[in-house]
Amino acid sequence: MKNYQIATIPGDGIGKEVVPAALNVLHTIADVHGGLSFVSTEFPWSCDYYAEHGKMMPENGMETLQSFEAIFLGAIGNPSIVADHISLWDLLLKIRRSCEQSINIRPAKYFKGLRSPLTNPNDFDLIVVRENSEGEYSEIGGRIHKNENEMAIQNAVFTRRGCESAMRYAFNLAKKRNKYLTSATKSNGIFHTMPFWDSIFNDIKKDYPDIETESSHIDALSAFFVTQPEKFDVIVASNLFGDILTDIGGAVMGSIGIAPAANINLSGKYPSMFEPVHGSAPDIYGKGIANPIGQIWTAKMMLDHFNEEELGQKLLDIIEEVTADNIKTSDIGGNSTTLEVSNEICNRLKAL
Ligand SMILES: NC(=O)c1ccc[n+]([C@@H]2O[C@H](COP(=O)([O-])OP(=O)(O)OC[C@H]3O[C@@H](n4cnc5c(N)ncnc54)[C@H](O)[C@@H]3O)[C@@H](O)[C@H]2O)c1
Ligand SMILES: O=C(O)C[C@@H](O)C(=O)O
Ligand SMILES: [K+]
Ligand SMILES: [Mn+2]
Repeated sequence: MKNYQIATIPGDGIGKEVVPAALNVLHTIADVHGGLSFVSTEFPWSCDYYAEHGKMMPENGMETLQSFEAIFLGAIGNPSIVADHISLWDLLLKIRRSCEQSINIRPAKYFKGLRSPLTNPNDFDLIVVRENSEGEYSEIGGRIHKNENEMAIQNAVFTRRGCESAMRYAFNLAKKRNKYLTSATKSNGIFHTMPFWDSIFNDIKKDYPDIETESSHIDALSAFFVTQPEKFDVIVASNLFGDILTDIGGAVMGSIGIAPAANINLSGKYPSMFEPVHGSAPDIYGKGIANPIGQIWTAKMMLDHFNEEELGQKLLDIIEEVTADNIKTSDIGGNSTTLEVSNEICNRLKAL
């Protein structure tokens, strides 16, 4: 019997609705499998925790997390209590960085039963590899002066090591897929970092002669995500570009409530973290109508991480069937609740 120790952080807003729904699915999978179990330890770290304790997590929070095999997180953010840049930097980004989760893998694909906003959704199946620990996300800079002289400076940080690591991961992934890798750039407008990114990409691609490559400016690339998502296989992008592209990926599938993600620690020294692309959705929180598929598909990525790929694939097939049978939440054109969707997925798993 394999017991996986999971640190669970539901976080804020709909994170508190979709995480329990996805945990039910995980426990059901474990029962169906028979040879594994998930022991989930829950941490209430969130904006509510901040309201009580004046911080997003306790001082020893990062130490606590390090004893787990994976972190399962919902969403962080409640701007009515804590400014978004504080809640994100003091919890989500802190975990990503302290646990050296240097890449964020975010797939998007055509899904049966989804009402894609594309007039001709075709079959698309792509994965964005987002650099996850540096880039445009930095605390370096500041704000000075007052009134009309007020100014803000924000420095981006691109290291050869960070760029290369994300790019090599993307090349290796493309090798196992359709051997086509797109690099998201903006080396026309961004004077230093993006030409640097391009030069590293051009150096590295020599090591992967069997992979067809393309560098595409992020503005045009974003448009192609909408007009021709089927042309992509793997896309490697900086932190911010990857963030934006993956909301578009969710949107062209039919809802950002579906899009999953995995924050991977490549060395295995620290736990990886599994959390969907979407945020805490304060506009729908409390109604029980949040789409749980993003969180459940994220659980599938955690199963893959534990080398339980066969079960993960079965889960994804069931999610697609349930969606095709119109048991779905309102963001994708249905009228089921969060729990109706996750319960149906559990029932079909039990029937396997
Ligand atoms: N990884 C994260 O934890 C994360 C990601 C994005 C945003 N945030 C935070 O979340 C808060 C809200 O941010 P936002 O509004 O820009 O983005 P959001 O992703 O929370 O919501 C954007 C829109 O998508 C909808 N949506 C999102 N997830 C959904 C789901 N599962 N089912 C149905 N509809 C869904 C929302 O209702 C909203 O209309 C902010 O505090 C932000 O900082 C956190
Ligand atoms: O900016 C971030 O990384 C937070 C959130 O938008 C995400 O995509 O995880
Ligand atoms: K999230
Ligand atoms: Mn995002």
